Amino acid sequence: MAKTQKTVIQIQNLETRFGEALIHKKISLEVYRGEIFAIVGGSGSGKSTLLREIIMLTSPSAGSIRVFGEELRELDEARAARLQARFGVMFQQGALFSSFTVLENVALPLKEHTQLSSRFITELALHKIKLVGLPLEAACRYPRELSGGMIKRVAVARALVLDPELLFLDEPSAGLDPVSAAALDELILELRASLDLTVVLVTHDLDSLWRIADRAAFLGEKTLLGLDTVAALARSEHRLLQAYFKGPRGRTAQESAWTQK
Ligand SMILES: Nc1ncnc2c1ncn2[C@@H]1O[C@H](COP(=O)(O)OP(=O)(O)OP(=O)(O)O)[C@@H](O)[C@H]1O
Repeated sequence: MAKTQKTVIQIQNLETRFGEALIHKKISLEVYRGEIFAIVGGSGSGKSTLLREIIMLTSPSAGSIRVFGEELRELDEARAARLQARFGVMFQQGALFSSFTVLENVALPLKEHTQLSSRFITELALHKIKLVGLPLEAACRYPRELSGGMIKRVAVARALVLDPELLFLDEPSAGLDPVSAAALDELILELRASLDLTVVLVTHDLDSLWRIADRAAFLGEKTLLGLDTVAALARSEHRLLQAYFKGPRGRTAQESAWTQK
C-alpha cells in the first residue's frame, strides 16, 4: 500500500459514558491517509459507538477527535456540515429507501447537498452505479428486487456519490454469503486504489479483516487493547485477542488468508 503516513483521524484519550455506563476510556489512535483501518472487538465493545463519534452522530464524554486536523468538539454547525461532506458513510444493512429506485437512492445525497441539474445528477449517479460494478439496468430496480450483495453495492455507490475522501463502513459484509462478502472486499480494495480513499470500517468478519485491513484497533475491557496490523494483533498474547483470533473462526480465516497470499 502506498501509505503517506499523513494523519487523517487522530483520537486522544477518548472516553464515552452513557449515563453511568462507561463504554470507552483512554482510547488514542491515528488513522493514516490511504489505509483501510478496521475497528474490531467483541459484541458490545463499543465499535459502532466509536465510529458514530468519528462521524459526529454522537459526542464522546471526554477526549479529543480530530478529523482532517479539525477538532470535532469545536466545530459549529456549518463547519461540521462542511467536514461531513468529505465523508461517505455506509450503515449496516445498506439502509436504502425501499420506495426509491437504485438510481434515486444513489442520487439522493446529490439532490440534498448540491444545486446540480437533474440531468447532471442522473449522470453522476449512473457513473457511481457503474463504478461499483452494478449493471446499468439495475438503476431502475427497487431494493427488494436486488440480491444482498447488490444492495451493499448500491449503498457503497450512494456513500461515494459526493466523492468523499474518507469512507466509513459499518459491518459492510454483514448478511452476505462468503462469496459475495469476498467480492465486496475486492470492490473496497479497488475503490481505495482508484479513488485514493481512506477507509474506516467496523467488522465482525474475520475473513474480511485479513483480506483488506492494513491495520486494526481492537476494543475490549472498555479500552484499546491492540492497535497494529492484523498479523501482529493475531500474535498478541492478550487473552481477549487470543480468543478472538485463535478461536475456530479466527483460525480458519487466518489459514485462508495465508493460502491466498
Ligand atoms: N445511545 C446509547 N445509549 C445508551 N447505551 C448505548 C447507546 N449506544 C450504545 N450503547 C451501549 O454501548 C455499548 C457499546 O455499543 P456498540 O453498539 O458501540 O458496540 P459494538 O461493539 O458495536 O457492538 P456489536 O458488535 O454488538 O454491534 C453497548 O453496551 C450498548 O448497549
